[in-house]
Amino acid sequence: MSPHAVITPTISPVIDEAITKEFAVTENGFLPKSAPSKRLSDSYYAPWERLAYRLPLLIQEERIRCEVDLLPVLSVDNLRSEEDWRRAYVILTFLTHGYIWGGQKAAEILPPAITVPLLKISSHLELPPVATYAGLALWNFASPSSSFEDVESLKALLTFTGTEDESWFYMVSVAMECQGAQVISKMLRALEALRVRDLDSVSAALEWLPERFRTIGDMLDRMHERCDPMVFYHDIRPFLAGTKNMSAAGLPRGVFFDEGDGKGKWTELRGGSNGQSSLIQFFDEVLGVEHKPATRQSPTGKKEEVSYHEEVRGYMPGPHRRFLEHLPRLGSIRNYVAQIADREGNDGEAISPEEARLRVAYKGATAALTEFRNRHLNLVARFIILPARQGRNGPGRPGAENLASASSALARQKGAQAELTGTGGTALLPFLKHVRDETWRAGSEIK
Ligand code: HEM
Repeated sequence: MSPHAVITPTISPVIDEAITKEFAVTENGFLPKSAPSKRLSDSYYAPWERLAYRLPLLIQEERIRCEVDLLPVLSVDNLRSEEDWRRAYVILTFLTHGYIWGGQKAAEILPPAITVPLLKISSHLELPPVATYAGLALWNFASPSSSFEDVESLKALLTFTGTEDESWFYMVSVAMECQGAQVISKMLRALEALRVRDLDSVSAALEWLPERFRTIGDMLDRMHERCDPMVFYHDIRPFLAGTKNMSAAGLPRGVFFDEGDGKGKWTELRGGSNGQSSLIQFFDEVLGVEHKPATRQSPTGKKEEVSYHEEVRGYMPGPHRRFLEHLPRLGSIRNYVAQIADREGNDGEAISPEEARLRVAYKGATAALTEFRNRHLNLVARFIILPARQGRNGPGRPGAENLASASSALARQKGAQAELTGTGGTALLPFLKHVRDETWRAGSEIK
């Protein structure tokens, strides 16, 4: 192929049936087109549904492990639709985390009643066998209408704690994802406009982004309305923890997936995190924000080869991951803007008013995404850093060794210098600031 050939995009600029089929992107963005199933369609799965329904109570009474141990090993042959596969994944990953973290000490061995079907289901959905953002938020909500932007009317189908706080925590993400859907269609059209060099249309789309990022950030700021930081930190977050870098919480080797008949293996995986949202990575991708491995921040001190953002793509549903991987082939707004700046700066060429507008619009959009990340940083301070330093007051499951107790002990030992870790063991604040700064640099490095 000639190096000058224009690459023909294979993604249409409108979100149509073809995109939905290939990439599972719908008019609601990375959310499904209609609200997820509330029950598996075949009553064969009633034993799973019954446990899912009683999960908060079983955890509270520390009976979850013995109930799961009594489950039969069910086949996946009766899952009839994609909705069924997703619902089964949601149930089994909630049971998995309930089982691992629902006792005084973390459980190191997962029984075949979970592992055998879960390994098949996660392979079908191209997800790891662990709670992910897809299972916690994208496929875990009920809505009275077909628009999922109204956070007040959304409700989580499954929770660990049965609290409104936990439901709200997931539902804020659902509403944000739905608000972000418009960004996807608008920016796909902008990439198409770039391909045909319709610069004014690209600029108009970029000029619209700051307002949209603010709206999505406003939703983020509503987290505290119904989700109490102390409840989040001490009661909810421990259940989201993964099994990677979790020695301090009692899992030095991760978890053994016992498949029965002497089969099985030790597995270390990240926990569920909003960091696995494909939407935010879409924003980065479309604005050409690059994330490099943050080597300094590795909790074990080891050099990290893969960036967090690259790694968590493995925690997104396969079609969403492929959608993100496909985007660079549609063209790069950042490269185009950088070339304009180089022509003017290095070669002293005059640039056109359209090009000047595009450059300003691009820098404005990256500044707005930086601001969104600043708002997220504030949220992390309020929901993790402060509660970790304050320690626990009031009810809960005192004494249980989990991510919260391990992190709080660390925070109290080290005081203000503590490097608290995320659900996947990532050192929090340095990492999030590094990501925020990379976002800023995408725009500021362009003269
Ligand atoms: C109480 C609310 C929240 C808290 C405490 C929180 C906490 C965190 C933490 C600790 C990380 C570090 C990485 C990890 O542990 O996986 C992280 C990363 C991240 N979070 Fe959140 N988060 C919250 C809400 C959200 C929401 C609603 C979104 C958007 C859907 C979001 C998007 C992200 C993204 C994209 C990252 C990766 C870093 C980046 O690209 O900026 N977070 N968050």
